[in-house]
Amino acid sequence: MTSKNKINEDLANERRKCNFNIEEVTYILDGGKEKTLQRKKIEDVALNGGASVDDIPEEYLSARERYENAIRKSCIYTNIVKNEVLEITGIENYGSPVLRRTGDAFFKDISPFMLHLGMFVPSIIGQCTAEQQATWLPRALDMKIIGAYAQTELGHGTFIRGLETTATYDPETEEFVLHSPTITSYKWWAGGLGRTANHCTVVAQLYTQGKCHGTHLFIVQIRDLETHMPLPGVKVGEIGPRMGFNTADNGFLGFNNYRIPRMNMMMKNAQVLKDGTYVKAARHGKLTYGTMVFVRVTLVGEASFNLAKAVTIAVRYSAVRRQSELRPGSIEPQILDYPTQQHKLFICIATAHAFQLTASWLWNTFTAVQAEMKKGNVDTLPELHALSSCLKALSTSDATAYIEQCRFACGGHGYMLSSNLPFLYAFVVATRTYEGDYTVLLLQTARFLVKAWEQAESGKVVTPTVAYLNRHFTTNGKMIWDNSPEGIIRVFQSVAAGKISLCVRSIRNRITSGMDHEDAWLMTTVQLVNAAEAHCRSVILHTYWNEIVRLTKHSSDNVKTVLNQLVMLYLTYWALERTGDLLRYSTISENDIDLLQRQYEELLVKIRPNAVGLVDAFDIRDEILQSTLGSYDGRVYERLMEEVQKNPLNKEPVDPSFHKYLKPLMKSKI
Ligand SMILES: CCCCC/C=C\C/C=C\C/C=C\CC/C=C/C(=O)SCCNC(=O)CCNC(=O)[C@H](O)C(C)(C)COP(=O)(O)OP(=O)(O)OC[C@H]1O[C@@H](n2cnc3c(N)ncnc32)[C@H](O)[C@@H]1OP(=O)(O)O
Ligand SMILES: Cc1cc2nc3c(=O)[nH]c(=O)nc-3n(C[C@H](O)[C@H](O)[C@H](O)COP(=O)(O)OP(=O)(O)OC[C@H]3O[C@@H](n4cnc5c(N)ncnc54)[C@H](O)[C@@H]3O)c2cc1C
Repeated sequence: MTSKNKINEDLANERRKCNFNIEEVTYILDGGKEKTLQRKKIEDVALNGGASVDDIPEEYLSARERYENAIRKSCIYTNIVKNEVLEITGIENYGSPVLRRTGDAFFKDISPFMLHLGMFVPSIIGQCTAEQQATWLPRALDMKIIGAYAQTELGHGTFIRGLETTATYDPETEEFVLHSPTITSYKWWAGGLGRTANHCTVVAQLYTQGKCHGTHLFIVQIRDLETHMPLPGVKVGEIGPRMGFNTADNGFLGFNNYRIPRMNMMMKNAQVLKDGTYVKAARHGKLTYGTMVFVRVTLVGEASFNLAKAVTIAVRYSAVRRQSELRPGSIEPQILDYPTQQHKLFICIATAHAFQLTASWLWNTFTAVQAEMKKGNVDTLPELHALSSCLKALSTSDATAYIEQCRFACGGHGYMLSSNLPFLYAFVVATRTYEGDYTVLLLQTARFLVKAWEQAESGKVVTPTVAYLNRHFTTNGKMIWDNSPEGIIRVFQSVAAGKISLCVRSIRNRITSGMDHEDAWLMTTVQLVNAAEAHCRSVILHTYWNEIVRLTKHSSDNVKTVLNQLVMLYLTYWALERTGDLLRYSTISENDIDLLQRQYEELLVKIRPNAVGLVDAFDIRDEILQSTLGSYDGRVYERLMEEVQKNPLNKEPVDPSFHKYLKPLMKSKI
């Protein structure tokens, strides 16, 4: 074995200690053995040519070079996908999470094509008629046209109804005239729009026959396909440096009475006829928001995957890193042996599991709702919107906090870009804002919860995710504390019910004392966000536990044990985090809290020997991790030194600035 492929001895020891079958856990996380094998096959095809094709790491490049390099790699990857991977997966899997995951081997930051695949293509699939899909989809999937999703404007992101771009129908020419009437109406932020896209989905206020019908979606060509020049009437460019997303060429876009054919309005849910007659969406007023719901659903899996990457890096590093001494003269322990380090990291492993299983469950819910909607039934859409909103908000917010915790857990080296942790953080922190800000989305869930509360109060049976509200009206007093998983989940549901109940009371009291409904709601929004968070927490705890029970039914004993330890850690961790709520809404005592704390500390000890095995079970290839600290072989210090060799600043022993500036300064007299 050469030193290049030698496994660090501490890491090798950890793997010898691991007492469960790692592959079995990988299969569970991937959704079955077949899916794991398929993923591995795709990764082999996509990555064995050597994915990270950067001679100089992208962080050393200028903005121009970085963008060009990102385009170069996007094209290499797209060709691999088109020519080799789709033969295995089928074209329908173009946007699958596996391809998204494999793509991370090519980019530390983000591909300028991400929004094409992540939102432009889904908006064609979700918002176009079959005829329109036949026109646009094959060209988009074949990258003959490259698109972006231009919804947000300088003046409005959250409040979609406030968007100012107009699309006015002209029956004479059977065209829409797109216009940006103000500076604040300029599109701002759309990924891939600044330099890459030649088409985009534009969200604009639709006017026809002198009437505004609210926001609708349009497919708009913005650049010439041969020259890539912006078309006359289109003003487009890049918005400038930002925190992360620096290879995504986020752009701005304005229109000056720019004409597009009538058939470029995405007409699955509402139409404008040739004569200008508006045909309203028959089924539900918010179906044009469908692409956002789809992306929110996928973002829960994104949160899980990125957290899995961060904790893989931090746990492997913590097994290799030794620091301090417990007793004078004793060997320095691996930092993973510190309970405080375990406290930082094991919750991240459990959370990645919780989010992965919740993401799969949410995806199944999403596809079931889609199937119902195809039959014309939109009754389950409000629950999906409430669920996808709060799960997107919480998963991205928790993942952000825990990725940062993983970085802290790596001490100074966690700040090195080559650890990949700063990139992961910058990528994930944006997910808390885009596709619906954290607070705004929780308030959407709160609307649903208050309505569900009112239904339960009037004796109606409510939908499964809020069924605990029916129980709330049949039990008296605080929920009896019970330290079993089911008991903890019940208490969390009582906390949610209690908080929603307080919100309803506050709103009613405020209305009674003279406020109108809008002000009463506004004044209660701090509590409403809190209640929606509590509801979502209970959904995650419930789903995680249920899924582990279901998925480990036929597992080997040791796998069952370690996955149970993790889910218990998760439940106990959150019970301890929320002792205030538990004291308020359940009969938990001081003594019960002491027992919970002891249980938590014992779980850390039990999980410790399997920690490296657990992160190995995420099965994230080194090319995808792209981390000096987290590679499978644990050659942390060697990789940090190897990376230093790539630093252009080290190319010459003396920097030209010495002669230009430093030396004159040193020679100058005071
Ligand atoms: C290789 C493969 C690639 C895969 C890639 C994998 C993963 C990532 C993929 C892509 C992501 C990558 C990068 C993404 C970059 C970012 C993109 C963006 O950010 S795009 C812009 C996103 N913008 C937003 O999310 C805006 C947020 N705002 C809103 O959603 C709405 O304005 C808001 C806040 C919901 C309010 O809307 P409004 O029309 O004012 O509604 P009301 O509040 O008045 O509510 C009225 C009723 O409508 C219900 N409602 C609202 N939204 C929905 C919905 N979506 N569905 C169903 N129902 C909805 C609402 O609950 C009210 O109902 P009730 O009256 O209470 O019954
Ligand atoms: C990296 C990145 C990529 C993006 N990519 C795209 C893209 O491809 N396409 C696209 O169209 N957009 C994109 N966006 C825009 C993104 O969707 C919006 O920034 C996001 O939806 C938040 O909207 P906003 O910027 O208007 O925030 P604001 O709504 O102005 O939020 C500012 C503050 O006000 C609060 N607030 C706002 N409204 C309310 C309310 N009703 N109640 C209580 N509090 C409120 C928020 O909680 C927040 O604290 C991207 C953004 C980022 C950061």
